[in-house]
Amino acid sequence: MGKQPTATYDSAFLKACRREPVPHTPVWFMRQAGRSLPEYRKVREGIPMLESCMRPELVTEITLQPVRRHNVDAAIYFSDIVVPLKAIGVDLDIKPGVGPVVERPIRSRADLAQLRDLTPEDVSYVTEAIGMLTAELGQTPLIGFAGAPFTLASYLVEGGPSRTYENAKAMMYGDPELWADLLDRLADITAAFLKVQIEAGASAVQLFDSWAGALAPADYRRSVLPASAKVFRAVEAYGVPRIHFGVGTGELLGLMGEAGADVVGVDWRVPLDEAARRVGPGKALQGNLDPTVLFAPQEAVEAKTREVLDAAAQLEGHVFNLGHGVMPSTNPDALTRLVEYVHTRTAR
Ligand SMILES: Cc1c2[nH]c(c1CCC(=O)O)Cc1[nH]c(c(CCC(=O)O)c1C)Cc1[nH]c(c(CCC(=O)O)c1C)Cc1[nH]c(c(C)c1CCC(=O)O)C2
Repeated sequence: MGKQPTATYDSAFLKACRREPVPHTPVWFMRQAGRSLPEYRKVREGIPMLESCMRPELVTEITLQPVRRHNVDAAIYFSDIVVPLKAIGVDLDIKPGVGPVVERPIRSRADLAQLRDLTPEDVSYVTEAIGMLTAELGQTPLIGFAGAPFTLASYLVEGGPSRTYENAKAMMYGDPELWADLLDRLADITAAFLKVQIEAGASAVQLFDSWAGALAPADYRRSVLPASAKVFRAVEAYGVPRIHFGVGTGELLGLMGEAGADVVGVDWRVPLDEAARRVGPGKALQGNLDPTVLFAPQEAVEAKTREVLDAAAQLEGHVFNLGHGVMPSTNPDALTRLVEYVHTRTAR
C-alpha cells in the first residue's frame, strides 16, 4: 500500500488495517450512527432517510454523533448502499422498518437500461459532506462505503428485502449472461462511488456484501467474486485499506479475501482465530461481537468481549467491531462502555 501523507495515517485504525503494531485495538461499529442514538432520532425527525443522505450538513452532524459520544477510532460516512442507485435515477425509496424498495425490479435485459454510469456530479453532496467531515474529524479516519454488486443486485432484482433471493438466484442460475452483465454494471457504479469518497478524503472503504452468505462457495466464486474483485481493483491504486464484509459468510471468508480485500469482516458465527485460518496470511480481520450481546448485563458483555479479544490475540491485524450492525434498540451507553473496555484491555 502506498504511503499517504495524511492526518489520519498514524491512527490506530489505519495501522491495524495495515497490520502494523497499534497502541490499542481500534474500535468502530457498523451502524454506529442511527436509531440507537436519541440525538440522531432528533435531527432526523420529519426528514425521509434518502433525503437526509443528500444534505451535507445533516450527514456531517449524524456521522460525527457517534464519534463524539463513544470515542470510537473511526467514523463511517452516513449514507446508504442504495444512494448511488438513486443518484443515477433508479426509482427506489427506503421504507421505514422495511428497507430499500425498488419500483421497477430488474428482471430482463431491457430493465438494465435503468443503470447508467455514475459521475461525481451525480453525488456532489457526497464530495461536499466529506470535505466538511474530514475538516472536523482531524486525525480520526473516515470510512467510506458502498454496497457490493451482489447485495445491490439482490434489492434491484427482488424489488425489496428478501429472505430467499429467489428472483436474484433464478437469474444467476437461469440467465448467467444477464446476471454477469448486471453485476458488471453494478461493479462500475460501486467503484465510481467509492472513488468519489476516497478522492473527497475517505481514509478507508468498506464494501458491504451483507447478503452474500446466502450463496454456496462455488456460486460465489463463479457468479459474484469477479464483480467484487473488479471493484477492489478499481480502487487499489489509492492505497487506502479495503474492507470486505458480509453476514453468514463463514464458508466464503477465503474467497472474500481473495476478491481483493485488505481487511475481511467476520460476523459472530466464526471465532476470529478460525476466521484467520480460513482467510490466510496477509490480511487483517474485523469483528466480531454478536450485536445482541449488548442487551446483556455489562459483566456478560465484558466476558464475551474477552472471548473475541482472546481469539484475536495472534492476528496480524485486528479492528474490533460487532459481527453486524448496531441494533436500533441498543442502549448507547453499552456501546460507550464497550469502546472503553476494549481500549483499556488492549492498551500496550
Ligand atoms: C443491507 C444494507 C442497507 N443499507 C446498508 C446495508 C449494508 C449494511 C448491513 O449489512 O446492515 C448500509 C448502511 N445503511 C446505513 C449505514 C450508516 C452508516 C453507519 O454504519 O453508521 C450503512 C453502513 C444507514 C441507514 N440505512 C437505513 C437506516 C434506517 C432508516 C432510518 O433511520 O430512518 C439507516 C440509519 C435503512 C436501511 N437500508 C438498508 C436496510 C436493510 C435498512 C433498514 C430498514 C429499517 O430497518 O428501517 C439496506
